[in-house]
Amino acid sequence: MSAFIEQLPKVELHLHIEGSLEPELVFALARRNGITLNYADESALRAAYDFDDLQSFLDIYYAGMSVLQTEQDFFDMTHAYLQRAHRENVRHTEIFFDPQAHTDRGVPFSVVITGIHRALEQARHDWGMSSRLIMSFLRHLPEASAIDTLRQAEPFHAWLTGVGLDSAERGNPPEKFRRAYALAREQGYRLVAHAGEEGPPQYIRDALELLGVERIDHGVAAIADDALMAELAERRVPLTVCPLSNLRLRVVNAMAEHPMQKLLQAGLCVTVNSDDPAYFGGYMNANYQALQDGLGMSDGELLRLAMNGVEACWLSPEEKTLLLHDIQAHGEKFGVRAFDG
Ligand SMILES: Nc1ncnc2[nH]cnc12
Ligand SMILES: [Zn+2]
Repeated sequence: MSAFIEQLPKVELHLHIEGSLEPELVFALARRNGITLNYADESALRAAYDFDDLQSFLDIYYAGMSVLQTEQDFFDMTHAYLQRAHRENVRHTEIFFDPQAHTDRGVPFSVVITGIHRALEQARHDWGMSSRLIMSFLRHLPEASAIDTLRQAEPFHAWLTGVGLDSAERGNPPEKFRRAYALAREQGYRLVAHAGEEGPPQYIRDALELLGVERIDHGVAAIADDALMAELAERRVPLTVCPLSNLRLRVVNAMAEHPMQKLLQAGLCVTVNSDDPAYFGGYMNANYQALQDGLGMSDGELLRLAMNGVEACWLSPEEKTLLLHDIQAHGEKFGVRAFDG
């Protein structure tokens, strides 16, 4: 692992906290909660992480999170991710959780969010690590369920910054969630959505125009649409790209074919993120390293990707200035200038 990448101050903007659940913790929580799993041990579970596409991942992802039952379980999962991120010099993180995947199993919204929130506060206190929390609607479920989730979130509004949209993209276009997003906007939430992961470039346009999102999660399908690329570059719409996720879910056939470098060089505000690191073979450093190894991206390009993370995040302007300063100082220490077109 390159020292430049390890020491680079990083921002993570696309992380599903349930996707940080490592097999060891799945088994520990199963034991604690008296649950029998369909896998003999941790290595048998890890061996099942061989995906053909998004749906084959989602099936295992939703099964894995069934071990999460108590507030302490949600705390332990979130704490484990934050500890790992802190070790990798992630300074700020904006994390998703999937409330419907838990409330549909009978785990109350309050249990889920209280455990996650407590871990975020502890990381802020212990390590000065800042964070935002985004609740994500499952797009394979009806819009009415998303609207009901918004209602359940009302008592916890102060702990939530934004809403997102994830799960099976194809066949569940942004327009299905127009009303839910309009309500979320009225309630003061910031808006993002997964679009253009497996779905077409039109879903990226629709997420922007019909839902009014300010960031696109993934968005790599834009590479096939020159007019959309020009618009995203012109408006500096951030894309939270997840290289190892795209490789493991076969959005790309090889890292050498990943569009990240082309998107950056076309002037888009692309950022590096880990999506579901326990399932896709790596956290933030591994994603940066994969871009360097697979695409030959320079340290200057990686520096710009980290700066884009700051531009795209939801910290205050003052906090952003401080973090950008740290990233620039890191570049100077290594004699690296940020890629600039
Ligand atoms: N990469 C991804 N795409 C869609 N939904 C998800 N839920 C967790 N990870 C996801
Ligand atoms: Zn995602």
